[in-house]
Amino acid sequence: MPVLVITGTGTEVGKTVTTAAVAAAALAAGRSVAVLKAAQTGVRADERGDADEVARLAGPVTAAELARYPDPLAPGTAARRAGMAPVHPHEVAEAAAKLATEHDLVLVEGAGGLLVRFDAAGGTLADAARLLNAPVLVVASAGLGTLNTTELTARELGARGLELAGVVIGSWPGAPDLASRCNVADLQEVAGAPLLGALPAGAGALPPTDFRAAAPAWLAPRLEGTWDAEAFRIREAP
Ligand SMILES: Nc1ncnc2c1ncn2[C@@H]1O[C@H](COP(=O)(O)OP(=O)(O)OP(=O)(O)O)[C@@H](O)[C@H]1O
Ligand SMILES: C[C@H](N)[C@H](N)CCCCCC(=O)O
Ligand SMILES: [Mg+2]
Repeated sequence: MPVLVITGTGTEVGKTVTTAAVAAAALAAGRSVAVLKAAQTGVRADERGDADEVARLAGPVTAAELARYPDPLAPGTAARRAGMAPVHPHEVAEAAAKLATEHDLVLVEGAGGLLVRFDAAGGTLADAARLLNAPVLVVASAGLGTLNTTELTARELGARGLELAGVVIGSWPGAPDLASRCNVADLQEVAGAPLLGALPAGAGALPPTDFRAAAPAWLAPRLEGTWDAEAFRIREAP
């Protein structure tokens, strides 16, 4: 199934801009793309959610989100506080699988990091990835502190038998410090997976046409300017 699950080492690490970059690269290569935000928290009904933000930056994708809760919290907590139904992992998997019958690529963005809870039973994005048997892309921050959270995430994926497609640095500073420069090598070492790209800081603020033009190169060298599902371990539809 041509599904890629996009998680991060935490919240605010650049998952949404990375999802948009992957979508833009795939669109540029002529693929149809759907983006599924499993559960959106901290956004009002009249505000743009992450899936809408991906569409704004990347271009014509199908943007879907399964639920929206007002509190800027983990989805399970936000659902409980709002007295609303939570999103269960099987619902994420079913929605992604349906989108996969209609698109060449489906990108599923979680909320926060891998083990953030979606429901009272403790269901997570990792459970949805398991149900989908989909590879997982981990978005990491660039600087000091990222090695620990990246390795923890990679180990949890491994313990669950999930495939870690690789790591993308969500926001690469204009003047990278020593830790960031060392992390280019060390992130791959601790993740046991390739560094698939780095998005420049401020990428999300670029005009969409500039974002789309530049996105494939940010995912270099694996993409070499062209969308390559294999580099992301995506099993394309037969
Ligand atoms: N390369 C980048 N360019 C511009 N903004 C970035 C970049 N990387 C991260 N950001 C900023 O980080 C935030 C988005 O990060 P991300 O999508 O990972 O987390 P989130 O949306 O806050 O959390 P979640 O998706 O878990 O709800 C935004 O505030 C965005 O402006
Ligand atoms: C509100 C925020 N932007 C995300 N939607 C939710 C992040 C939940 C993180 C929970 C945690 O790990 O402590
Ligand atoms: Mg996001």
